[in-house]
Amino acid sequence: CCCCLAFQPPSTGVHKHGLLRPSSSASSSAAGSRRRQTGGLRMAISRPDPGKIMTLTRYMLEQTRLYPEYQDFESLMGSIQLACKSIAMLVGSAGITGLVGAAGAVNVQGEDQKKLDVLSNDILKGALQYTGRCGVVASEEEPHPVLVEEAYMSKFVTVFDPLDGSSNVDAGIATGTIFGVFKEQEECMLPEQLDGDLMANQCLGNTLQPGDNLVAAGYCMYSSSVHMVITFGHGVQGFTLDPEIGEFVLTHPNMTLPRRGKIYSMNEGNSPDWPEGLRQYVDDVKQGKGAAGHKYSARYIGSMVGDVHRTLMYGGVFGYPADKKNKNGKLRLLYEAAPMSFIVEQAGGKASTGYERIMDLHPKSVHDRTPIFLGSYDDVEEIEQYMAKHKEEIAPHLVAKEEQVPVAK
Ligand SMILES: O=P(O)(O)OC[C@H]1O[C@](O)(COP(=O)(O)O)[C@@H](O)[C@@H]1O
Repeated sequence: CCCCLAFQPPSTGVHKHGLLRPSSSASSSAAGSRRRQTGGLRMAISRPDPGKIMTLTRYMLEQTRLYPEYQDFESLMGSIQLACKSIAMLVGSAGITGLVGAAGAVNVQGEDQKKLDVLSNDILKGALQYTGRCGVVASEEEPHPVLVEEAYMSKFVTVFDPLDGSSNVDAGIATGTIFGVFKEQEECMLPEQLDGDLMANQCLGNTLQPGDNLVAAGYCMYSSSVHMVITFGHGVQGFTLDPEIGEFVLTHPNMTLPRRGKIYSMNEGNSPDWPEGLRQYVDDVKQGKGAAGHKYSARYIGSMVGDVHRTLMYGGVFGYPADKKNKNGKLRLLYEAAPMSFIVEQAGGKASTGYERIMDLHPKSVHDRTPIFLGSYDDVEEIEQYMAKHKEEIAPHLVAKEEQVPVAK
């Protein structure tokens, strides 16, 4: 490359960007000003050999050779990545194309829908319908699960949050798409106390499955770079969208979480309403009085995808607890908490309500909410220990369950 002092051809198909090398040549004067900006270092940018890079499409082909059951995922992932590329383009140019702001409608959660919420939802629905493999889709932006007519070989139920963190999108802050894939079940896994409507429709009821039934999950983060992180139950792979070739390239193979981190990520503005145990945990780790013995720093973007991605990369814990205001927390079990918990567990981390494993929870309705803490295993475990000391305060239903005594209404 014209400015590169050295070129390192990728051997594994995984590309390492940005060799740094001090420059001593005459051009340093021109670089001089850059020197001031870059501290005298010249950045070498080397592009991968297109014949050798591992794109998401190639990765799916290769996985299908290794695991024949992946065959069905290929078209699904093909459509999901196309949808995410389209959404990335729309989000990235929203300020220019006038796609910022509200759509003038309210979704089933009572939230004002952004134009990009509605568009992303339509793009994903359209893309999944195209696969012919997806019989039912459920979305944050749809009141009920949607039956997909064109599913001639329907095998899957796909649940998604088309544009998570959309309250941040107009400010250009990280947002993302979260998705989870379940196999269609012969028998509806509906808890008997559901109302007649849903009971009447077996296949729609197929949507209400516990996280443990997920066969695939992922998110696509729209930020300074676009990242797609996925799992099929064999570890976690991270891809970066290369805008030059329009392909997701494998840049973070086999992502794993450290046992402990140095970051906690929660909306501390809600801390007055938090359970005592959690307040104590945050106070202690801030001062380095937690089990790790080192001080933790706070980071909070306010977009689950952004906060979870950083947690996956650097370790630590992200959480949205239940509190006196939000008895069940804010985040939705089916298309936010469960898919993210599958990814985190596959990366060696832990995901919990503070008392129970997220992946064990059976949703009773599509938009059920749940408290959630996820991230480095020992950090989440430590929060559970702090919360256990004050279980009666926030989770009387759990105490009751253990003591088999009815909860006073
Ligand atoms: O502003 P708060 O209360 O901290 O909530 C932030 C959380 O809400 C969300 O924005 C909810 O997601 P949606 O934008 O998909 O409704 C999460 O991404 C984020 O973690």
